[in-house]
Amino acid sequence: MLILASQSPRRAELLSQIGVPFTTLSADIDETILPGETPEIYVQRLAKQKAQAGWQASADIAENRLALGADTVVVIHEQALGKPKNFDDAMRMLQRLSGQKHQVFTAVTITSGEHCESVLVKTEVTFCDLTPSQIEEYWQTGEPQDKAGSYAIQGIGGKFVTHIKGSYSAVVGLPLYETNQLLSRMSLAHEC
Ligand SMILES: Cc1cn([C@H]2C[C@H](O)[C@@H](COP(=O)(O)OP(=O)(O)OP(=O)(O)O)O2)c(=O)[nH]c1=O
Repeated sequence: MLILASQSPRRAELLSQIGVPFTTLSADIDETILPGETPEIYVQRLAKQKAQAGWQASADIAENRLALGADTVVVIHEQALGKPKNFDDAMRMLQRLSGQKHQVFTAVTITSGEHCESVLVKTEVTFCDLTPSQIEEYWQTGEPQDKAGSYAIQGIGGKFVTHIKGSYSAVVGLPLYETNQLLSRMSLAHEC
């Protein structure tokens, strides 16, 4: 039995896409970045905490279970951008991304309680130039609100992306190839 410790509809959709049966449970953890924490360490710590919280919260579902947690951040100039707090925050983020290359880090952890395996996937995304009025119009669509870096490559935000180098599914929130590899190692799916 696999528990997806996530409230992200994108992660559930992506996991369904590779045909792995699972049950969803939301794992609430404190997502505050620690002083001096690098984006790499931060995203991996959160994925692990989500997996562990999901494993602990699902004790009554099945004894023999795996829990999967994931976290995504947008990284520019070695700084992690999470979800925007408000319009001004989104404006600042999207102005920084405008006309630039940035990275998207997604970490995934699967735990069996005793044993845990993790992966960190880094993808490079390039944005076209954005004007403040384009950003404002984009904000009004409601799409940026719950997305790391204030955009969704799989949605309207896809029109701002000129290039991507790496894993598309990792940018959306769950790298499918690497997740399947992790599941294989934990013997739930077939290795590619
Ligand atoms: C960059 C980018 C992020 N995102 C999303 C993926 C994640 O859902 C979200 C980043 O926030 P996360 O904190 O990684 O995840 P979440 O709070 O949505 O879900 P949970 O912690 O319960 O698993 O941004 C997109 O959907 N498209 C994109 O192009």
